Amino acid sequence: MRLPLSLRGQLSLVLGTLALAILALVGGYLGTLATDELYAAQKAAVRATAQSAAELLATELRDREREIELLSLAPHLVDGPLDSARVRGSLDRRAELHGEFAWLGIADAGGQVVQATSGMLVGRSVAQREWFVAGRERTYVGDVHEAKLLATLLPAQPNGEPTRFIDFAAPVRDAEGRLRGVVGAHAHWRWITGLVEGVTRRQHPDSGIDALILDRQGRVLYPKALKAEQVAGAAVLPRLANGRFEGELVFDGRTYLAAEAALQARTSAELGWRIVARQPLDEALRPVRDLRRELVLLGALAAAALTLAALLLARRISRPVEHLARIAERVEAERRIPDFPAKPAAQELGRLSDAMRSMARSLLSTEQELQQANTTLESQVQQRTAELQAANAALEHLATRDPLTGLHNRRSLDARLAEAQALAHRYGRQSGRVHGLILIDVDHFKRINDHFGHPAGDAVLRQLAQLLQGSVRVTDTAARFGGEEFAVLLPELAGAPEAVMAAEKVRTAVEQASFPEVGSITVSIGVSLASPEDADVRPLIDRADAALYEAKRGGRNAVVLRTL
Ligand SMILES: Nc1nc2c(ncn2[C@@H]2O[C@H](COP(=O)(O)OP(=O)(O)OP(=O)(O)O)[C@@H](O)[C@H]2O)c(=O)[nH]1
Repeated sequence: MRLPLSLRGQLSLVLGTLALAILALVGGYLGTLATDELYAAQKAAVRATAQSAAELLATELRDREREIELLSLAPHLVDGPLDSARVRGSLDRRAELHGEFAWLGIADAGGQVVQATSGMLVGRSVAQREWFVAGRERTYVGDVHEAKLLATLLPAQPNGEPTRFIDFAAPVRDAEGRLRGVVGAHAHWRWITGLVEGVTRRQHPDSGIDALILDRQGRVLYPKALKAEQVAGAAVLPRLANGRFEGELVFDGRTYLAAEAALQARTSAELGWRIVARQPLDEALRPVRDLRRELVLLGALAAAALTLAALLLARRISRPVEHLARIAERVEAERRIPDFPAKPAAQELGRLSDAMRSMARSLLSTEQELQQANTTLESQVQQRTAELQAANAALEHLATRDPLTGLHNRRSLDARLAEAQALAHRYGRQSGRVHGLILIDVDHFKRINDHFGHPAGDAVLRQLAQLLQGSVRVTDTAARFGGEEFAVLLPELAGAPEAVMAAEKVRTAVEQASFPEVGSITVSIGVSLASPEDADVRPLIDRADAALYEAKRGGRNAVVLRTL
């Protein structure tokens, strides 16, 4: 049979399990809550990055457009010669001021470059270029394109990529509004990408967040690495009805958290770019992982602390109970009331302690009472037994003794005679021993009665009984046979002479004794020995009686033996 777990063990198990379950539930709940919060926060950060980058690009593009527009309205361009040194000087200053401009120039109304920074392309025709065609009519901002005429004149890109530009253009008109020429500017594409990178780096350093620039058709303009994927036909961004994507995307086999922001046009032309900020999902979820790890660590620490607290609590509860159990064992072993705890750890334990003390007192006092009652009962039983034995003895005496003389009565003699007869019947022949009977009769007793009175006769009979008892062996049975007649059973005789000798001893003792009431008396005695031929005790008695009769007839005061 399995022993039940100790109270301490059970308490520790229950409390420990409870603590762990609560920790797991609370930890799990908090973890889920925090995960959702963090995920939402990362998403918001990515969205904010996209929006910031889009906002910045819109602002910067508008500023550059304004710059070119203001230049086109400069008085020395409106009135003066377009190929003057002054025009060249103002173009160079702007190029120096805005390092993003790779080239600034002015073409005349026919499309021939008349002045430009560093004199580049002067004399060359740009009549077919989009910026010139559009710039004749209005302020213009053009989409990104690879450098054509300037590609060979400008230093190569440090990363080896082809030189790419964003074009700005504005018409130069005279006071009457007639077209004099077109101011054009090529801004480096890396200026745009630098702006976007600046936003991601500035806002989220070390977060893995970067940004993509997509054109109106959703093609990747930046970064270049993704353009290859675009060419392969993979969808970079799902097309959404509201034009705003936010969610998870896979780039090159890696999942990203991505958010899209459209470039809100502030320029005269709508470029239709979209900015997509993205962050690798594992980077985005790193705080979640860190938080979970901390939660697990904290949970483990809290579980350990709670389990320890549960153990201590269980010990605090079980120790007094064990103490009380030991006290109960001492009560049983020592049979006394030991000291109970003076200050119990709890109210219930105090009540238990009081109840146990009172129960122990009650038990011990009941036990003492029982012991006393037992002792009294034992002595009473002993007394009663003694009384009973005395009563039995008295009864036995009454049943077997003659009331006048105290000798065995006739019934007792008959019983002993029968017993001797039975023993003789069984062992007599082998043992060679034999029992005998002598009958004693007072001579002329009637006369004593008549002469001295019946009480005197009784006194004679009593004295005679004492004489008789004193003359025979203790193993002999002296009895009153009836009236003034006595008998003695002599067991284990060697033979008739021994019986006769015993009878003679009695006769002599009586003859020589003095009886105060009557003086001297004599007795006649008949002796007989048992015979194997005797069927019962009767023949033995008859023979003794016949011998007695013979002694009487022979003159009394004599012993006569009668054998078969
Ligand atoms: N005092 C007294 N007398 C008794 C008692 N029992 C018997 N007697 C008397 O004993 C006497 C016996 O007398 P008998 O049998 O005639 O014979 P005896 O006078 O003794 O003469 P023998 O036997 O022939 O010598 C009677 O008188 C009885 O009354 C007794 O218990 N007390």
